[in-house]
Amino acid sequence: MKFQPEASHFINGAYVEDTAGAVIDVIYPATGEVIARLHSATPAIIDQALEAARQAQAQWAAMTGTERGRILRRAADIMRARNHDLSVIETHDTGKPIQETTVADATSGADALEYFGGLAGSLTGEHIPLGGGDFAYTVREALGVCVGIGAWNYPTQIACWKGAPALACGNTMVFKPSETTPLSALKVAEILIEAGAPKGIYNVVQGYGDVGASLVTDPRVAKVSLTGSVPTGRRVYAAAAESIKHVTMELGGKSPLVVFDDADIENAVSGAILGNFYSSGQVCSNGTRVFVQKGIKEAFLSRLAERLATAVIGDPMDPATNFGPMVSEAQMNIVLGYVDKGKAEGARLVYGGTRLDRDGFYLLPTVFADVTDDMTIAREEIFGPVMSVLDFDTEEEVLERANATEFGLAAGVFTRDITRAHRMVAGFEAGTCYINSYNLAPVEAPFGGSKQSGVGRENSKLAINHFSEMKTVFVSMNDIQAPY
Ligand SMILES: NC(=O)c1ccc[n+]([C@@H]2O[C@H](COP(=O)([O-])OP(=O)(O)OC[C@H]3O[C@@H](n4cnc5c(N)ncnc54)[C@H](O)[C@@H]3O)[C@@H](O)[C@H]2O)c1
Ligand SMILES: O=CCc1c[nH]cn1
Repeated sequence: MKFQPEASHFINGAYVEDTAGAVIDVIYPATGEVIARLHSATPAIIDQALEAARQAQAQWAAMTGTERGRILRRAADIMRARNHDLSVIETHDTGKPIQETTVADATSGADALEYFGGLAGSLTGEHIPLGGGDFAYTVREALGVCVGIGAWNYPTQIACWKGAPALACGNTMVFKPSETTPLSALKVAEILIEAGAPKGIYNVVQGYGDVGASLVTDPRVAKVSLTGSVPTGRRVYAAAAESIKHVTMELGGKSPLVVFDDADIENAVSGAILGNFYSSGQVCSNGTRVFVQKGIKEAFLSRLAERLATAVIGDPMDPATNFGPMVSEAQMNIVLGYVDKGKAEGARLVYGGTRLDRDGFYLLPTVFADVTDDMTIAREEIFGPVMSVLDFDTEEEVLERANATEFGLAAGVFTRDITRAHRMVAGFEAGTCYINSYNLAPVEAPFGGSKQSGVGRENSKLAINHFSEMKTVFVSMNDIQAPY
């Protein structure tokens, strides 16, 4: 098989296999063909990975931040040099067009390695004068062994968004990719070793939810960072709480994108396309509830339909393709179920709504209009190319409706009135907001959700706080007083 890795797991600097683990078939979503066969981690493999991470941690943390950073930055350079090959793997793992994976996956992973590699040398504490010459100082310390658990939509990005800040702080990691997209994290682990990383600092084990669950409850683990759905987040958060582990939760969303009638329609349509159909709609922060002010609703819908008709849907390896298949047959069927619900509950199908008559898991980009807040397609995360367009009259009304959800990952507004734009983002109950843009996630800015969409932030200097803790040291320079 063309994409068969040397073995399923990468532990202590080398590929490791244990065929006793359940089979994981890797399926190319564009054809349905099996391109690799891996095995889920057995308890022995899980133990081996955690032990490798535990043993490597003290030595890794004892290196200077500058030394750790140099390795991460070298890994970033290797990743960039191999971008094409890594993008080909990512496209076969996920089905995302090569046009996308070339610019948004390994490149985004390399950005994280470079950014956190750059920060590693300046992760310091502070000096706190206490009067009379006494003082305290703080030391930023690693947490220990961190577990990363990934979703399938951005496998390389997730492996690096978790790994890079964890390693920069002196932690080690055991990363479990999604069982749907297990290939690229192995390449991240290989590249780190090639860049000079000590063995055992970044280990990859494959597996289904049960493997993730074993990692989360292991006493050797200090922190769990999950990217996944809200139901999985609830389970992982609760399991981690048993032993008061640190957590980062990057979970699902049902984000609002509000288009006022003074917006530049072309830009607003572009934002709605990026926020609903990039990666065939499989992006956590997607603005899938598009609230359009009544005055421009028909103009918006007709321009949107015109532009969707120009999408190039097809072979993800063709550089011209800009809309690929769904990641799996199961995900495609979930999305088709929501399309049926949308129709049954009275939404107006404006575009798409069907599977393509070809091999692979292809759906058309789909737009529903006249969607109301109570419809299932307006309430639940679909995680596919289905946009719901809802009408609104006033700013106050739309803000209240935009926030009427348990999710709080992202929110966006398109308007030429900049004071209104800032009022709207001040009112949005969401961790990541966009004004006249949508779905940017550069490494320099914090990314993450409010409410049930998550806990903590990835990227930016803030991620450092989630992978380290402060030790406070009080120093007396004087004789001390005691009551007796
Ligand atoms: N907020 C973000 O940054 C972000 C980014 C990407 C995807 N997502 C979300 O991810 C979801 C789609 O991904 P998915 O279908 O892979 O999600 P999922 O929740 O089904 O699985 C995520 C990961 O958790 C593992 N897992 C499942 N049960 C577990 C358990 N009990 N203990 C430990 N691990 C367990 C899975 O094996 C997988 O690796 C969507 O909801 C999407 O919004 C969020
Ligand atoms: O899928 C969620 C993370 C993300 C958003 N934009 C790019 N990656």
